[in-house]
Amino acid sequence: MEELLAAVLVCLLAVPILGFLGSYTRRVRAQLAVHKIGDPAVAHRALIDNADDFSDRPVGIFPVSLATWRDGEPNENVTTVSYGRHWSALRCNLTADILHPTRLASLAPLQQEAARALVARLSGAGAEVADVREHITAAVFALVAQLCFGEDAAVDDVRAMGSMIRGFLFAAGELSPRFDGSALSKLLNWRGLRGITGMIRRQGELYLPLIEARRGRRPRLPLCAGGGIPVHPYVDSLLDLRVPDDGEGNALRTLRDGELVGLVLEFLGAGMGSVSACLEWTLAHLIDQPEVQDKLRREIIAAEGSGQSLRSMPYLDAVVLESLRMHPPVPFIMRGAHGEGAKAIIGGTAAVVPADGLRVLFNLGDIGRDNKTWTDPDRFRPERFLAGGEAEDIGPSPGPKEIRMMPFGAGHRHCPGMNMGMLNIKCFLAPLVREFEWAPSAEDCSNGVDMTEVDGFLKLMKKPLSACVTRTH
Ligand code: HEM
Repeated sequence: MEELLAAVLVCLLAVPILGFLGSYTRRVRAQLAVHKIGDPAVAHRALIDNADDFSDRPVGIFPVSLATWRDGEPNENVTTVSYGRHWSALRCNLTADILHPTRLASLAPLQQEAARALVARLSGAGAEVADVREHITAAVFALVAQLCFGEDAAVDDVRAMGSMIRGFLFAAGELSPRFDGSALSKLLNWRGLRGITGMIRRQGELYLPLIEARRGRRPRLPLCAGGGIPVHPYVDSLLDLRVPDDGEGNALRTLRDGELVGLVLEFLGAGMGSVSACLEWTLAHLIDQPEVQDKLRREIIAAEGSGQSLRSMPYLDAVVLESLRMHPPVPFIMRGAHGEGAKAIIGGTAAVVPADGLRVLFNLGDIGRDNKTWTDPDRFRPERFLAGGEAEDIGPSPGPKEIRMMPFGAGHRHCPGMNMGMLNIKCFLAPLVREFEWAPSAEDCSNGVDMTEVDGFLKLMKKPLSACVTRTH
């Protein structure tokens, strides 16, 4: 009799407990669910028409931001920080000086020097270059490190930082798809998270002495003042920056060491990774289509002969845009969506929207190859961006009326480094094509260049590009 009563009691208790657990799991699942958008029209409704609702980032999913927590303090950077006053302070600091469009012309001597070093490096590498990516990333990183630290970074430090950031981007890219920020995924991925935390700590050990060197430097000279508007290394602006204190009121404070490290890491990683990825993809297509390569070389030689700058080479622009359309270096962007408008667009089912918004993932590769908006989307055809082509009015960022490609994102959180990124790509690509003939490596001669993509933090060539490189003169 007692056993029967106990069984009945257990059943009576189990029903509400199981019911509660079931609804709790459904609620957490709905909150953690990722809503995927690959349709350009839906992306436009979200990011342009409802920009305010889609301007947050769901912080929990960034293993990187989790790993940068120190002593209970989140060490935010521009990418991870929630939309608001703190974000605005960090972003304005970046765009007011080093990334400001009026400053870009002043950077030309540094860019030309970095491109010359890459040409010299490739000239000494022999006819068959086994890993083009390796050479490109080293050269791009040297430039970006200079923009960040000024002349204080020694060559060995730059090399060490470059290889560490490559390792970091790879590890973060590996972990990100498996990581949803839940307690379970933290547990399952503790080893990967620990690895990333260690990498950030080691990077801090490299960056902080360089940051300190800039702090102590008086006067802090600009990077390049000759002729154009003086530009200061990014670190100088961070040392002078005041951000809102997290408490009430309008109090401001300087950045903590952990924040400085996170912001420097973001600048170096964003500046190197995407530009290098785009250069590698572009060279792969130029090897695959020698007629496009020849046409581009003719334009570069003619423009330079007549003293025109990189800004007036329409075919160079078209080649870079076509590469970015097909292989956006950042394959996905994540946004946290709030508000009824956002729910209506993504069809969200969560009753309670998490503080950092419902998770929405925009697939930039799908958007650039949408066959409703592009003819022959899988063909590399830069001519589509020339006058009279189907995309003659399309640039790197979407206009207000429609989205056809968005390699730099869209809306309030679009990439602030777009102008510098485009310029850096072109200032390396033009001399690489002018100085060298690019042909398939012996191995690719029979099979063609392998264009298989792999999506991690960046969209990279699965098989790093190798090439046969000969001087044109
Ligand atoms: C080819 C070069 C580049 C590409 C393709 C690229 C792409 C992107 C994309 C897709 C986003 C997300 C935008 C969104 O959510 O709508 C982004 C954000 C960002 N990028 Fe870039 N980027 C490039 C170069 C750079 C450079 C040179 C810098 C700075 C040195 C930079 C700094 C940033 C920052 C700070 C963010 C976060 C913006 C925010 O959340 O407010 N990027 N980038």
